Formats: sequence, C-alpha cells, structure tokens
Amino acid sequence: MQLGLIGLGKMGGNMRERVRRAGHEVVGYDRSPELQDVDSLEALVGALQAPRVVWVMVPAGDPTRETVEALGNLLEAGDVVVDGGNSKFTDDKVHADLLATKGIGYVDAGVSGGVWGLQNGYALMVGGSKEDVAKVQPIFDALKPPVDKESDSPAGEGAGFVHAGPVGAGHFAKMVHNGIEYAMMQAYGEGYELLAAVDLIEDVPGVVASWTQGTVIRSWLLDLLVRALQEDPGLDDITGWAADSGEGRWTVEQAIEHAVPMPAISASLFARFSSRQDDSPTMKAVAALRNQFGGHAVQAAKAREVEDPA
Ligand SMILES: O=C(O)[C@H](O)[C@@H](O)[C@H](O)[C@H](O)COP(=O)(O)O
Repeated sequence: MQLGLIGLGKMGGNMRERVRRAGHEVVGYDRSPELQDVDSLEALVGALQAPRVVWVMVPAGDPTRETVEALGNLLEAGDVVVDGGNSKFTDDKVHADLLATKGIGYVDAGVSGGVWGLQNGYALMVGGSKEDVAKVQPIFDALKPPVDKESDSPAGEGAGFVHAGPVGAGHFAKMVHNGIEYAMMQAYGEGYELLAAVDLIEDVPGVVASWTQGTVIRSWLLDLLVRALQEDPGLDDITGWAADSGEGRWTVEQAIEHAVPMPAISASLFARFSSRQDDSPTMKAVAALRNQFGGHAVQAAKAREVEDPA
C-alpha cells in the first residue's frame, strides 16, 4: 500500500526505510530538503491515492498540532491520520475531533524502539476505531518486530503490537511504558553506582555484563548499559545530566489523578530534575538549617568569579 510519512528525522527516516523494505510505497515529507521525497504537504497528499494513510512523526505539541490541522485542510473523508510521535494522550481526542468534522479518521500510535527500530522493529501501542486501525494495519505489520518463535515469552503473537483501545489509548499505553522506562533506568543506574563505589568489586562492567544472561533482571536496557560501559567503562566522557521530554511527568500526573501510588516512577522523574541542578537550593536550605539549629558544619560556596574590569 501507499503511506505518506511526515517527519523523516531519527525515527521517521528509519521507519520510512523499514516500511519500504516490506514492499510498501512511502512518500516522505520533511522540512529539511535533503531528507524529503516531496517538498510540501500538498505534494505529499497529491501523490497518494484515496483512501490515504498519512503518518505524522514530528515532535509532540505544537509541531504535531499544526501538522494535523494542515492535514485536516488537505485530506478528504475516508483518509486516516496516524500520530506516531510521543504526544500527550489528551491531545489525541482534540486531533480526532477536529479531523472527524471532515470525516477523516485518526489513530494514535505509541512507538518504541528508538534508533534500533530499523533493525529490530518498532513496538506499537495503538488507539482508534477498529475501522481506522484496519486501514493502517499493513503498515503496523511492516513496522512491528517479527514474532520470535524461539522466545519463551508468554505473550506469543501479542508481543510487539497492541490495539489498546479507542483514540488516546495508544499514547496512554506508551506514556506508562515510558514511566516504567524511567524507573528501570534509575534502578540500573543506582545499582551501577553502588557497584562502582566499593573497592570489593573489581570488575564493574563485568558484573553488569554477567547479569544479562539467566538473571531475573536481564533486559534490553541492561544490554544497552553493557554496551555503554564497553564504550566508556567509567562513563567518564559524559556528565550525569538527564533531560526528560514529558512522558514521565504525564505518567505521574495521571498517577495523582487516579490515586495510584507511584513511588518508583516519581522518584526516577525527580532524579532527572536533580541531575540538572549544579547546586541544589533544597540542600543549601537543609545545610543552613542544620547549621542554625545545631551549629553543624557547612561547606563554603566557591568564591564567586570576580568580573574582569577590562
Ligand atoms: O520507547 C522508546 O523508544 C523511548 O521511550 C522513546 O520514545 C523516548 O521517549 C525518548 O527516547 C526519550 O524520552 P525521555 O526524554 O522522556 O527520556
């Protein structure tokens, strides 16, 4: 079948390639001329035969909203828009309702797999009506990981793809996935730090590597930590600064709304905020208070740099 794909960056570019390898025709648009197959959304829509499927793979928020709105003015009844970015699930109903006024369908797809997806396939968590999802299914089949017949996973054919529910369910499932991702990375990171903190352990990368087979905590993230430690055994080349793109915050927001206790995921989110502080105002206050009530020692701040009068 034909697919229109908007956004050909790290994710979209590889997805175009994977879908093409499965024998489908992909017409790609990106703002960067060196990546694009066509040079406008109008040209992309014009190159596809109805009913069209157009997959949006641009950053969440305004770029996705603007693209969906533009497509609403270009597509026609019976076409389907897929948002495959990391959009907040609450955006999906807004997008679906907007497109529904023109009879255009909408499917939200949480996509996991990062830069490895071209090789390994992309896990897909999908929301939308049965009818709209069915129109996109050949593309989902091309993108998803092949079912591993050797695997002992109890998921069987259910591994790597789910139609999780109506519009919004795909991005909600992906949001929770990412919350779990935060907490798992945090747990591996904390374990790594303790191993590295003691003289008793002489081969930290070796311990981590040994855990990748047979243990209860083996996982793909652990494999990636082994890889990172092979490239940079003491992680000396990077600083402990971690960004977040919103999914962890939305997961914790939902946990609060539904009174779901989420100590591990919320702690891992807050650890990222801490990672971006040079000097914690909270801990300054704690140190100041200990000093006030108990005369406990504080560490003097580094002398402020004196401005060069020249
Ligand atoms: O499953 C995936 O492939 C990842 O979850 C991916 O989608 C993730 O969103 C970004 O790599 C960074 O997310 P953060 O900036 O929130 O860590």
